[in-house]
Amino acid sequence: MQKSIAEGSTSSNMNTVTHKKRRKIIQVEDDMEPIAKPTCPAVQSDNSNSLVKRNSKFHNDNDITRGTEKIKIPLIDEIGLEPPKFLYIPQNISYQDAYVPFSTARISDGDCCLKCTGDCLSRRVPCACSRETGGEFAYTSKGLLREEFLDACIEPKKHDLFYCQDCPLEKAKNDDNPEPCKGHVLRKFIKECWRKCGCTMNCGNRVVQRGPTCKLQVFSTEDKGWAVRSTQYLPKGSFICEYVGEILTNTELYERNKQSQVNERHTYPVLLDADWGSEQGLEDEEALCLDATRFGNVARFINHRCSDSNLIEIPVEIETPHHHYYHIAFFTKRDIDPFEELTWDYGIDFADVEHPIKAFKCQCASPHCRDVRRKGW
Ligand SMILES: C[S@@+](CC[C@H](N)C(=O)[O-])C[C@H]1O[C@@H](n2cnc3c(N)ncnc32)[C@H](O)[C@@H]1O
Repeated sequence: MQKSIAEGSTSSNMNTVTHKKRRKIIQVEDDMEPIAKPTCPAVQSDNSNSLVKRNSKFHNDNDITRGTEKIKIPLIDEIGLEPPKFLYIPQNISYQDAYVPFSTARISDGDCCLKCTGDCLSRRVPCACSRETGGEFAYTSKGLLREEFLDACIEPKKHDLFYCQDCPLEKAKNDDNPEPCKGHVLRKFIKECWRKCGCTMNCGNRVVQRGPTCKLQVFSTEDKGWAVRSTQYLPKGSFICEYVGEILTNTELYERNKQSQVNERHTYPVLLDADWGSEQGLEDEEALCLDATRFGNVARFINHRCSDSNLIEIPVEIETPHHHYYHIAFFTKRDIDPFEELTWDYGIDFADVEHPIKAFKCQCASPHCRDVRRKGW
């Protein structure tokens, strides 16, 4: 099953009302400020700034976020890569036609915890916001993802696949004669408390919406362009960041891809397909995806690794119980040492030669690499 569209193929659904209705960079010099103190669990002290070359002849930046996040994220170039061209945004934004309605009326009393106060995780009996995750919150009091929940997300069962009618993905490949849906993984959702909930912003069931807190860096690599690492030890289940970009309809994405230059470097759009199974006859104008090429956050620099990546992307319900729109959040699948590159499996089918966008030649170096071209087979 594919998660994304560009540079590989993808797959993907929503159970909303009815979908018809919803329907600079500062040179790093001697005055570089230290990175903000993180609030990430199990933070260790480190010498992250010592990695930044002072007076480097290359393009360095001490905060790609332009102050839009609680942390600074430096960009460190030690080989002379072309600086990335994009605008950092900390939250998703609709490009044009994507209809993403949030309203109090759409959140029923059973989908929020109006009467809670303080921290929902400290309640003796979990509140309504734990229902999506089986009556137990997805997070521990240390802010990590519960191991049992995480392991179930890492190893989806075979029967956790669904096949949609009129798959928007297949229609995109061949509108006149689309092939049957290749299947989409039925994803487990995290559900966070939100505006209609009575708890505080520090509630333990509000992790993704508070944004990244770990010490992250964007750094240059020889064979994959820019990449992301953390300068601190990260225990299994740590939240890294959300995948942020423009919210596009599939139609808008295909138009955008058609118009883009053949050799234009772009990021990897992610389909919001987790609920396509419950949406009858979803049209391309309704199916949504996130594209971080022009506007995006640090996640746009996370490279692909086949199968044994150290991050997993998990759908997160925040503003609306209708899973036509949701957030994508990255969590660590295992303990991660400082300076290890952070990677996720884009779900590319490297053998899909019919896909409108040619997949890159994979340099993930995983023993489970799926790109047979790389091995010269
Ligand atoms: C989401 S971006 C990741 C950040 C990118 N490296 C950059 O410099 O902006 C995806 C692009 O990174 C490169 N990339 C990611 N993973 C790769 C891999 N395993 N092997 C080779 N190139 C990779 C490809 O060019 C791909 O189109």
